[in-house]
Amino acid sequence: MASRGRDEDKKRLSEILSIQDLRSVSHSKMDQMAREYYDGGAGDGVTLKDNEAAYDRFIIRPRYLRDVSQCDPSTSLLDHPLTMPLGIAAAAMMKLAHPDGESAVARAAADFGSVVCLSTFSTTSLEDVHKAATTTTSMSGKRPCFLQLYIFQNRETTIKMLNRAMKAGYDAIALTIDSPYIGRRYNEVRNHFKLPSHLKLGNFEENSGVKVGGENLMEDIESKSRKQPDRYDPSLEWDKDIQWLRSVCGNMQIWLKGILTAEDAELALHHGVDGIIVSNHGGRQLDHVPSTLEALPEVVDVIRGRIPVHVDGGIRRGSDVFKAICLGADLCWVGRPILWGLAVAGQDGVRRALDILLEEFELTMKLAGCTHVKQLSRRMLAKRDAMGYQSRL
Ligand SMILES: Cc1cc2nc3c(=O)[nH]c(=O)nc-3n(C[C@H](O)[C@H](O)[C@H](O)COP(=O)(O)O)c2cc1C
Ligand SMILES: CCCCC(=O)C(=O)O
Repeated sequence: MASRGRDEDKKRLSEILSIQDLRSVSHSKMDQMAREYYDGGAGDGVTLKDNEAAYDRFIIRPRYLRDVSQCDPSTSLLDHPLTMPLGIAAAAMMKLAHPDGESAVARAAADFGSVVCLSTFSTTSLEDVHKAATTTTSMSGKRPCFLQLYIFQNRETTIKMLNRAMKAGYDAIALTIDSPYIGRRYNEVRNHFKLPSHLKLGNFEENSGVKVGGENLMEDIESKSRKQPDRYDPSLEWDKDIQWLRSVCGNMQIWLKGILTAEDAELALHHGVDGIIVSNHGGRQLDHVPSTLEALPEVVDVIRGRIPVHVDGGIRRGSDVFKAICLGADLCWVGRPILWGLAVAGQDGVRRALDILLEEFELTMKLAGCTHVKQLSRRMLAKRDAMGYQSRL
């Protein structure tokens, strides 16, 4: 029976041709609470929509007669090979989409040759995910593994988690800086979002005081014992806290996730972080901030290649990856497309999402006259505006 189910899934997956197809099919696989938590954004969803729409404002300037019979879409991250410049963004509570949750995503990423950033709020322990993410049947050598971090008011909670991550072998942590509080998400309030009782957070002990669910997620990173509240720490600052983090991270690299301005990029460099991710949390935090594709160039211009710059938000096609790399990103992370794939068919669905993005990226490279990721540059794009398009960026 189980194998018939998997065959049917495979047939259904082969009929899914795009990430938009995957998104539509995923909707029938999740209940309203999970679907709206995954797909939704903060406020009126202006930034959520703009993340995707920004990709349509950039046009590709293809070059022809350049022998594209061989094309290499690969790159590397922390000295590990990647099949293409694509990673899987941190997303909380993946077992809401499928019982195999984070482990299925990590296995698909390892087999494909991608990298996973595990959420602090995973429904699988960071040890199990590291094992799944670094055990691969098809890519040689060790795989890279990131852990997304929220710092709690009770620093012991964070230190315990970091010690576990170091012991498990994580390469880097990505500190999310755009969430001193959780954004205002109407769907979570209306649906009384709550982690169902059969699921558990994988990185906290029962008595840690950390839990999720209730009227608003913001209220609910809360203590079971009111005497010992344990929420995100909204008092984080550049000077004291990046240094503190360095002192408790051992050899793990420190990346910042959520940079949107040249000013903060400059501060990140000044504080010696190892890399940055241009992100607006998929439009789930402050509404009306810039789309990430449009924030990317000012960050790239300040960093000038001194540390890697990654980007996430709104990436739904291989041509979107192409455009972000042209604008100076070293790597793109995708969030929701992976969750849609997971909801549709577990590990195979995630693999389908990754394969679609790879096929589209490689074809875009070839049709635009590129055979290597290093050839992608701003000269290959133009920006559309109300008057037509600007041919030079
Ligand atoms: C359901 C969901 C849960 C998320 N959970 C986290 C999280 O726990 N930590 C975090 O830093 N970002 C989280 N994010 C944001 C993603 O890491 C990423 O920034 C965003 O999803 C990228 O946009 P995309 O979904 O349009 O690709 C989450 C995103 C979604 C959709
Ligand atoms: C309580 C988990 C918050 C996860 C998160 O960052 C998100 O939903 O965007």
